[in-house]
Formats: sequence, C-alpha cells, structure tokens
Amino acid sequence: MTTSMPDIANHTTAQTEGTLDWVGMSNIEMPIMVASKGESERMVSAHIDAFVNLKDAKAKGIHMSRLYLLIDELSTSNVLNYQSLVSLLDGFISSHQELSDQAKVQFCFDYHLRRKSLISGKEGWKAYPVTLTGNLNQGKLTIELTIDVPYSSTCPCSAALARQLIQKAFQDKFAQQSELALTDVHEWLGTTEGIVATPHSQRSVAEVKVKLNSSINDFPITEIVDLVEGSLKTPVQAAVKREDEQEFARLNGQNLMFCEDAARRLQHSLNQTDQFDDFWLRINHLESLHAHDAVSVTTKGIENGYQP
Ligand SMILES: Nc1nc2c(ncn2[C@@H]2O[C@H](COP(=O)(O)OP(=O)(O)OP(=O)(O)O)[C@@H](O)[C@H]2O)c(=O)[nH]1
Repeated sequence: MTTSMPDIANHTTAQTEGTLDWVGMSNIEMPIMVASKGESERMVSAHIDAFVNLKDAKAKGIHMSRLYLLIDELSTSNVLNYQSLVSLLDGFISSHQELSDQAKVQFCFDYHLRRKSLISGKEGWKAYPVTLTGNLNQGKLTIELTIDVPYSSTCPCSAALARQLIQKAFQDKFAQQSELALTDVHEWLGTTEGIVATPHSQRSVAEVKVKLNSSINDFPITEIVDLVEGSLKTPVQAAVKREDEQEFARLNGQNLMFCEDAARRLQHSLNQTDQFDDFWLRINHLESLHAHDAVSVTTKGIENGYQP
C-alpha cells in the first residue's frame, strides 16, 4: 500500500492572500553547454536564477521542482542558445497554468576565450563574466546578453601633466648648454630623471548589455568581446613577453582615455552594427588616483528602450 504524501502547494490555500511579482530559486549551480557564435559548444559552470510570478492570490505557492527539472533537462540533454532559452521560459509558464503568466531566468558564468598576445604570437585564456537573461511577460519576450570586458585606461590629464614635468626636466638639464649632442639627449631620455613622471592608469571594466532577437541563435559572445577590445585598444593581456608589454605601453600611450572617451568609443562601435535591438553600457575606471571609481553610462537611446 502506498501512502499518499501531503501536497501543500496544491491542496492548501494561502494564509494571507496576495499576488507576488516573482517566486523561484536563486543561485542554482549546474553545468550548462553554451552555444556561442564561432566557438565550439562549451560547458560552463553556471549560477542560475529561475522565477515565475504568482498571479493567484489564494494559491499557496508555485511548484519549484517543475522549474528546477526544466533547467536540469536543459543541462543534461540540450544546449543553451536563443531558442532553448525561449523554450525554457515557455516551459516555466506552461508548467504553472493558472498560477503564472510571467517568467524569467538568468544564467551567470565565466566564458573562457583564447586571446592572442600583442606581438609575440603567444596565446592565453581570458575569462569573461557573462550573464544571459530571459524574460517572458504575458507573451512579450526579452533576451539579453551582458559581458564584462576588462581593459586598461591611462588618464589623459595625468599624461599631459607628466609631459609638462618631462619638458621642465629637459629645460633644467639642457637649457644652459649652447650645443645639444643627440647622444646626450638620447641617453638622458632613457633614465628616470629624463622621464621624470609617468601618468597613472588603471584596470577598467566595460559592462556591455545587448538586447538580442531571434535572428541570432548562438550567442555573440566572442563578437562583443572583439568589438569592445577592438574599440578600446588596450585589453587586459593573458600571456605577456617583454615585446608584448612594450606594445601594451605604446597602446596605452596612444589611447589615453577618460571614462567618457571609452563610453563614446563603444557607443560609436555599437551604433555601427545593427544586429542588436538595443544596448546599454557602463564604463568603470577603477581609479588608481582615487579610492573611488570613475563611471559613465549610456544606451542606444531608442524610444521605450534601456534607461541609463
Ligand atoms: N513553493 C515553495 N516550495 C518550496 C519552498 N521551499 C521549499 N519548497 C519545496 O519545493 C518542493 C517541490 O515543490 P513542488 O514542485 O510543488 O513539488 P511536487 O508537489 O512534488 O511536484 P508537482 O507534483 O509537480 O507539483 C516542495 O517539497 C516544497 O516544500 C518555498 O518557499 N515555496
């Protein structure tokens, strides 16, 4: 004889009635196969949030296990791409008929890419934090991809102030000499007295969020990383030999930027491509001059689009 188990979610009603915006599970850890455009399908270790709304004020609760098992099925038998993300959201709602008409899911993971050194031809891994978010609200679908791309920024103001000090040191050193010997100047420039000041630079992070549509099935992770790094020109490096470090110093010197400059460069590049319905970006310069960060935020600026 089998004993039937109490089913609180189905057979009892709420002690206090009320509809709820989101109910679900946060921080579920699962391996997920991710389809990223131009890359082989890759297993990532994902942290997942899964939610539905509770529109029935009297219902005791949602069915957590149904959401969990739908994600588990994706983890064990499928690949995460645009279509499977949409099917997952559909499944959340169809498994909660009468209870829910909104669903959202978020996958957070590090996506590793091989990145080339600047000069030496070496390669190394870089981990990019990625968030994929799906939201289905009474039939209205939103799929978003957010990537954090680290880079280096050198302060243009600091660079100008350092140049002024270098000019002054040059004057102090050579002003009294009637004739300048090229070798003397050349040698002096190679000393710390010659380059008496250096501008400050900082590790910086561009957070880029794009709204995807069904014209994209595999997520454009590499494409966005390439776009950001290609625009800013000073990506954080993986494998570095001295020739790479020297090139990095040159690139920093030739791409001086405030957080405003970085945001405008990315805004320009993202406006050049029409594959994203909308974008939002936040530039964070983790200052070395200050103990606080310099930040700029912008969006595509479309009607009813992302708000800054
Ligand atoms: N709704 C809800 N469930 C919770 C919560 N915390 C833990 N659970 C548990 O999640 C488990 C799974 O719930 P259900 O999905 O309703 O499980 P089930 O009744 O076996 O599954 P179905 O037959 O598909 O409804 C239950 O044992 C709940 O106790 C909570 O805060 N809210």
